[in-house]
Amino acid sequence: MAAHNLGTAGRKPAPATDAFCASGARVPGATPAAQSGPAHVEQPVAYDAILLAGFGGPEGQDDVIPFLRNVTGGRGIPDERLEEVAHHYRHFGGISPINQQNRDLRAALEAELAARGVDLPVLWGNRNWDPYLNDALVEAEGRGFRRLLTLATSAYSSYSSCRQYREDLADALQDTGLGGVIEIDKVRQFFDHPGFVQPFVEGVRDALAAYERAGYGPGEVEVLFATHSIPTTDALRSGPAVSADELDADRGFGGGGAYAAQHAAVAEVVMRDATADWDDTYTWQLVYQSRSGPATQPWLEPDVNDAIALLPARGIKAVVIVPLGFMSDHMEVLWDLDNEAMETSAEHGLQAVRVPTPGTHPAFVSGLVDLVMERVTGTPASDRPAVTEYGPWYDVCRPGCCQNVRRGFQPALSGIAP
Ligand SMILES: CC1=C(CCC(=O)O)c2cc3nc(cc4[nH]c(cc5[nH]c(cc1n2)c(C)c5CCC(=O)O)c(CCC(=O)O)c4C)C(CCC(=O)O)=C3C
Ligand SMILES: [Fe+2]
Repeated sequence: MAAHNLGTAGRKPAPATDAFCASGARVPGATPAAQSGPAHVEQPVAYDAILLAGFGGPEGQDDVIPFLRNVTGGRGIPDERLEEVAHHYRHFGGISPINQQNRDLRAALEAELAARGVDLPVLWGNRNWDPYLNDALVEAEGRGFRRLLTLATSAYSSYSSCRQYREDLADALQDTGLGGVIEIDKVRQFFDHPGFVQPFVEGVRDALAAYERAGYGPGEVEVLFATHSIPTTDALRSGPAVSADELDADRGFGGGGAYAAQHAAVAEVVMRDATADWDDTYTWQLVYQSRSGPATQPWLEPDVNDAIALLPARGIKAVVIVPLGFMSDHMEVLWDLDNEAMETSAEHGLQAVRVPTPGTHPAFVSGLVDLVMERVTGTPASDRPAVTEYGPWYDVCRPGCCQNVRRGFQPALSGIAP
């Protein structure tokens, strides 16, 4: 495949010196050796329920501004950017589809668990909107659940896609006063779990086949794998630190950190599997979208729209846009890809198609349940499926994982401090 890649805790907030064992239990005064702890939990754990942790989104015009404040509180996002994003939501009546998509995913998970005879209720809570993680924990307590396993709707490593969920879970335990009562673990980042990857493989295969029927072959079609841009400082700190106090050490993943490296590795596999029936090769690249920081702050590039603009000069006539960084067709997909990137493609005379997100694809739902079951049964890491060389990713985040320098150290669940 001649592919080229141009883009190339604590129950209660605890002091940074506390260490956490594999199950998240505190080990006071643990030695540095103990702090490194096992990366995979290979003993069975009797969970009481699954916690589906979502991003959250507004469900009416009055929710839009408070939601945006929740997302960006103290994050230095310029006002003009917030107005711009508010407009995306307003265009859809102030309603993000993400909450309904998570309701649907929850129902699909419940159905799959029932079909397998697994008696684990699924609770649902969001980081940024109602129902909040706090609500889910209060519900868990009321129903007598003491041990929860989190499925976050986010597949890769980075502050926004890993650690922020873990910090918000730690905050929720503290806010609700349930720190000593409820224990929360989280499944591994699942970017390279076959259940997450399969829907993208099918989508790319179908899109390439449709282009071929329409007369566009290899050399005329480019596959663009799109994911959320993040600040380059966050990208460099994504994934495990070399040691807990060496946040800026080279982690060996290249310029975009574990975040970009994971995406590129998954894209490579998707291309390989989607084009297995073709002799010819299709070109692809990893591109970024939805950048939101001040212009002075470097974020991962190229932007999807800039990448599209350069394609006609290379003889490309059609693009396949793959929302590789996302679980469902939420606002970042509907607006930034289906609206903006489609328009950019049309302006440059390109055919364009966007492949589906995993959503409630049976392979994805079944894969999420597999991720739960590997923790319930304590499957050895060597028996866990992963389609890239990076997996299976850690169950227990390593010290310094996915830190955000702007925020400094914040307690986080499902990892080893700091
Ligand atoms: C890596 C990543 C994912 C993927 C992982 C995951 O899925 O969790 C993701 C998902 C999402 N991001 C979403 C929405 C927003 N993200 C924002 C802002 C930001 N995202 C960032 C990163 C990511 N974001 C970052 C570094 C910022 C800058 C501010 C900060 O450092 O936090 C803003 C503020 C306005 C703006 O600047 O765009 C909004 C409204 C929605 C909901 C969509 C809906 O409502 O349907 C979803 C699923
Ligand atoms: Fe975002």
